[in-house]
Amino acid sequence: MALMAGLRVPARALLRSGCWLRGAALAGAEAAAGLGAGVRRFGSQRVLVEPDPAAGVAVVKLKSPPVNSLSLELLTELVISLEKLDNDKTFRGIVLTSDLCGVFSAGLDLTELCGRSPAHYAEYWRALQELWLRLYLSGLVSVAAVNGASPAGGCLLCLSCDYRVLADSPSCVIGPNETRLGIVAPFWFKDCMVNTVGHRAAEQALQLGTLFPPAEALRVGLVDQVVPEDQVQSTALAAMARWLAIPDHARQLTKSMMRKPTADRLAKHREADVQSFVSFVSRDSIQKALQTYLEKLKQKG
Ligand SMILES: CCCCCCC/C=C/C(=O)SCCNC(=O)CCNC(=O)[C@H](O)C(C)(C)COP(=O)(O)OP(=O)(O)OC[C@H]1O[C@@H](n2cnc3c(N)ncnc32)[C@H](O)[C@@H]1OP(=O)(O)O
Repeated sequence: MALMAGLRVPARALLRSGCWLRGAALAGAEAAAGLGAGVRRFGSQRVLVEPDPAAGVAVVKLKSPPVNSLSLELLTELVISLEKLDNDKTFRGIVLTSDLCGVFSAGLDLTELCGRSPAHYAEYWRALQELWLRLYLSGLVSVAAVNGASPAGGCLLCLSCDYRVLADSPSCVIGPNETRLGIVAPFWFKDCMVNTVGHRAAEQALQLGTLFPPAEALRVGLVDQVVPEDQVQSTALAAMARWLAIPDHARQLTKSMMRKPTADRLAKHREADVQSFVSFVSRDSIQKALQTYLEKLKQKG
């Protein structure tokens, strides 16, 4: 414990990225999923892609310790991986999950939103828009295997997928907690919430900044299944098989019909949305609120 305390960040990062205690179980799960010998992983520093060409599925794992916060680098690497998979006819579906233990994604990286220049905020927001549009409109079936906490921007990632499986653990909370930080979710995040849980539930969750525990997330329709932690990935792959049983062209046209009007609201006004974000995040009051929240997080750690 003393050693762990002395080496706090690296030890935590190692524990999370290596998932030491679960290594054997994961190797077993990979073998069961057909990801064993002969299949080459690819990806980048922060995004690991485990392809199963025979199944036409790739498992995309976020691995940016300590908490998969959406830094500019992680956003960029994820967009590149998704683009690559979208353009590769081998693949018909992706499972999006975390390589870290206990956290799916902590949402936007708050260090990207504090004390930076307007040009940086603009670049960051464009990258977030790009990721959302790519994932939300992807022709691939996307299943989120949510194996950890997923607040705010993490929740947005999940909502952008076609289907969500959440681990049944008290730490696996999910929801739009932005208002609790004193910030406001963009309209396209709000639209995603409304499309998933309906207007009334979305309004309450967004205003109150609710982080739902698994049973509540299932009840409100924010996720589609809640399963024991060690079954999240296999359940996601089973769900994927059901979605892949549908002919791609019919499913893709239907997905586009359902989602394009929502995506177009952003796609047609991207630059205005960037400018609105930059002016909001640059306000002194917002900078103070974000700094205070970040400091509290660090003190807690
Ligand atoms: C200005 C307008 C913006 C509009 C945008 C609206 C759309 C989206 C907004 C967002 O996504 S804002 C981010 C919201 N996220 C959160 O509130 C989550 C905050 N984090 C947590 O609650 C916890 O960290 C966790 C994810 C539940 C994990 O808990 P755990 O106990 O496992 O780890 P911690 O000790 O808390 O954290 C470790 C380490 O990581 C740092 N950190 C955590 N979250 C973030 C983050 N989002 N961005 C940057 N850094 C983060 C935390 O400070 C610790 O740092 P150290 O102490 O190790 O330095």
